[in-house]
Amino acid sequence: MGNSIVKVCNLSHRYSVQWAIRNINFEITENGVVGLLGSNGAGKSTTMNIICGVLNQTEGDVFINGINLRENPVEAKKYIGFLPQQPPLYMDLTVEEYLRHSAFLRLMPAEEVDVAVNQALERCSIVHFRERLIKNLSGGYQQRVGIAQAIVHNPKFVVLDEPTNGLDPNQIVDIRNLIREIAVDHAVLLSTHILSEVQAICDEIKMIENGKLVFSGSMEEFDNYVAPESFVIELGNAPNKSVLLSLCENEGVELLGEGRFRIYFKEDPGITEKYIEASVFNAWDLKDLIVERCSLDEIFAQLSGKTKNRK
Ligand SMILES: Nc1ncnc2c1ncn2[C@@H]1O[C@H](COP(=O)(O)OP(=O)(O)OP(=O)(O)O)[C@@H](O)[C@H]1O
Repeated sequence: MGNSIVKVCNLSHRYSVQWAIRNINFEITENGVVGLLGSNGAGKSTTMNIICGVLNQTEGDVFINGINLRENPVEAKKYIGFLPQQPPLYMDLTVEEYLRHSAFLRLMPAEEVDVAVNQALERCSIVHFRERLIKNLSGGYQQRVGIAQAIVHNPKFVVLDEPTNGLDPNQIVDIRNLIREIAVDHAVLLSTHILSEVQAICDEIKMIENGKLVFSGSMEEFDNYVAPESFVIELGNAPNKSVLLSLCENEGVELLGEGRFRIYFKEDPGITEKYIEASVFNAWDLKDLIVERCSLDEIFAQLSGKTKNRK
């Protein structure tokens, strides 16, 4: 595991009487993409706004590169790049003017601005648009300019709030590729509602529900969060359903079509091997066996407490 760039300790916030987030703790390391998931009103924006220094928390601490954000916000914010849901673009500026202005707002030393702006233009593949007014760019390129302003000061930590919202499928692919490139040497925190996006670009997941952190782990751990409870087997020379049911402590066998069965089971790591062995031993002519995993939507629903059980 790499060094920690962001450390969130016992973070709680209430807007009036009700707590929006409560006792959130996590760390983000120096590169890769962390997806921040949660239903509407779960507390994602509250958490992101606090981490970016836009909102002051009621309780707890946030450290950016070891600096306490509340005690030393100007210094800590030098390490943060933020693309809010609505990119803060000045439509009547050219791309270059806008990026220079962004570098100035980030308190970059004047002698470093030229190089920084050129690097951001190159990284986001918008060099050829440097003199174009932002209002004359397509939505996908405006989004690239939004990302360029978030990285122009080369921050260690980049926060992107729904960066592919409203883009067409080709632009979405381009922006996802760009995010992956940025994540090679930056820590990226990405908020999105699109689970396929999480699967496509995130290395880690943090999920907030009702103001609490309900999941924190790798994409693979998220994928395996719910153990499989069924598999489908196809046999060319299938025995009677009751024979399949008697093989082990199954929950049930469902006939799906000729020679195709869905077998439900409770935790049993060796169950598929038992069926493969029995197929060979009894010459059942095994054609296919597929373990049925939960979809990301189902895992999301379980973690957000919308379903207690998939069956
Ligand atoms: N300015 C505010 N004043 C009062 N309550 C607020 C304010 N902003 C958010 N809340 C409440 O705090 C809770 C968390 O909201 P938040 O916007 O952080 O959720 P979210 O996960 O970002 O939701 P969404 O995905 O819909 O943007 C919700 O109950 C919301 O109604």
